Amino acid sequence: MTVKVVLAGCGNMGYAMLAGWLKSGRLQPAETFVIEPNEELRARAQKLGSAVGGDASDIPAGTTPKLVVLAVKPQVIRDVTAAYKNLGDGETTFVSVAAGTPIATFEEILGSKTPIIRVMPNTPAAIGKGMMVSCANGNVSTETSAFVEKLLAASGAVATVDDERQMDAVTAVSGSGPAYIFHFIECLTAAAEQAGLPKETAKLLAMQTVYGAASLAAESDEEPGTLRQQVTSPKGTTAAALAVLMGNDRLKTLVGEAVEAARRRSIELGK
Ligand SMILES: NC(=O)c1ccc[n+]([C@@H]2O[C@H](COP(=O)([O-])OP(=O)(O)OC[C@H]3O[C@@H](n4cnc5c(N)ncnc54)[C@H](OP(=O)(O)O)[C@@H]3O)[C@@H](O)[C@H]2O)c1
Ligand code: PRO
Repeated sequence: MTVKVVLAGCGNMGYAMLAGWLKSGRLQPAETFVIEPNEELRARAQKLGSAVGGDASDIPAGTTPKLVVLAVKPQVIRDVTAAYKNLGDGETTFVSVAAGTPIATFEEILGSKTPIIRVMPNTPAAIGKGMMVSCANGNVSTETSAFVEKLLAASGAVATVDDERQMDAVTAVSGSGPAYIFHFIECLTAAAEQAGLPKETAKLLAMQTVYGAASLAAESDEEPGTLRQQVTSPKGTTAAALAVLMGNDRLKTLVGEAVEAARRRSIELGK
């Protein structure tokens, strides 16, 4: 079977996507080749049935994959991309999940005719519940675009943006967002313990509440604000808590500042 997808970097994000592609059957293991310098992570990818190598030179000579997916840190993305220069300006489409790094950087390294798609995934992709947002240059064919969309859909919901500058906001909201929610679970667990609940009960209540509320918001026809009001009895317990969170737009301001900090950092990483 010919190699369709080369995945460069099989850490947190690369592995989450690879696992989703193979589990969904949209790619066969023999169609994938993983490049990962870390031996343990390489073995983990091999367990899924992928061929593996420590660097780009391990890819069999003459291989022209449909996609090269770059899932390495933004700090090394330029050097890693340069190792695939021989596939630039050709049939291969490059997909980068690196935060910040603009399409122009890849065009500069690989050639201006290279098809390039930036994708911002998030880690819930590991269980098929990710948010995958893409932005492509004009060299990507309709056929490849459909192929990539199908692959991304194995990892969760898919959206596109036409204005690449919006990818910094996307990164700050859905890319980094799971960490904000995990931290909220940590905070709610700590508050539950402080309020007298045993550790395990505190964790269960915090986690199930976030899971249940997010599921309800996703499945309901009602706006989140309406769902909030349905929990809030007049002069009841929720109203007392929301006065703390919503008074002076406290939480809204804090979340706004956090997202803006992430957006600015994404812009910096692209320089
Ligand atoms: N984690 C997330 O939630 C998330 C979400 C959206 C986007 N992203 C983006 O995804 C990218 C990867 O992030 P991550 O969290 O998955 O990082 P990670 O866990 O550190 O994975 C990156 C992997 O790439 C390896 N690597 C280094 N040089 C390589 C090379 N020349 N060829 C192939 N692999 C190489 C690294 O090995 P060494 O550690 O040995 O260097 C590491 O195992 C980043 O650009 C990030 O912005 C991440
Ligand atoms: N993780 C990457 C970062 O923290 C990009 C989005 C999520 O930079």
